[in-house]
Amino acid sequence: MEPLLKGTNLVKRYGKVTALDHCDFDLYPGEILAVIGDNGAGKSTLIKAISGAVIPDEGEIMLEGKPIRFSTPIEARAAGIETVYQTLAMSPALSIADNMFMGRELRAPGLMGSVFRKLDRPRMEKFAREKLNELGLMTIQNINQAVETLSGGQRQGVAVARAAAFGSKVVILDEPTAALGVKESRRVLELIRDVRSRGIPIILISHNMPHVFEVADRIHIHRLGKRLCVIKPGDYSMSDAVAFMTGAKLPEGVAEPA
Ligand SMILES: Nc1ncnc2c1ncn2[C@@H]1O[C@H](COP(=O)(O)OP(=O)(O)OP(=O)(O)O)[C@@H](O)[C@H]1O
Repeated sequence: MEPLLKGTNLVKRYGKVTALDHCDFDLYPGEILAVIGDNGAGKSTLIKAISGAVIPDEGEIMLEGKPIRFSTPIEARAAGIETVYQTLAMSPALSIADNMFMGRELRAPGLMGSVFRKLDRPRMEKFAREKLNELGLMTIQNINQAVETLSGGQRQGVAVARAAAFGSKVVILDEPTAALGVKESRRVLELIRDVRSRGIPIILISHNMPHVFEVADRIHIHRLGKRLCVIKPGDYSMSDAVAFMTGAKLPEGVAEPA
């Protein structure tokens, strides 16, 4: 099987810091790929390069076999790659429905330029309700409720639902359970599985090893700006994975990166 998304030799430098150091990456259709690594290993930079938030200095990214070069996250979104960043990027005072559509509101038909046309609220609310229902977010009663009145888990749910609704090719989640309690984390992990069951692959960045080992199909271990190896959760223990990412130990047959 060909990877859906493939990065080769990606380099990103910030002054003297090399955040990505000839990094390779691949994501296969319908899989949950976890990306783990120590603080500062370059995980966020990798997903930013994939989602158009940073432009790599070198290397190539292919989506469905075609090279892509995003200059902005908007271009990545238009190509079907949706990202939920650690900072959720929601407008707390706006409703759930409005947050679902941020930047791509549906407008009533008309002759004027789109920004002058009235928002089509009933259609947006219907769509938002359908998407949240599809993902089993039945706890959210009122689609017009302001996001600031939701719990952390519900907010995260809305962000994941938004990404799942619009991410037609790839959904990227950066630490989606970091700030959540046990119950809320469970819900987000279920959402991740729901997205996969709809055939959409997910890239999950997380420091939470139990969560990673619970949901990931494959684990990309990132170290010193590059991919050290990819493991399957069934083949290694969590403490092995931590030892690999900190450099305490290397998987058999893998050399320390030059
Ligand atoms: N905008 C920036 N300007 C300068 N240096 C940066 C910038 N973004 C990242 N870096 C540096 O690049 C390196 C990789 O950072 P990155 O955020 O990608 O790591 P990470 O693996 O996601 O870390 P964490 O797990 O702590 O979030 C770090 O040394 C970081 O300080």
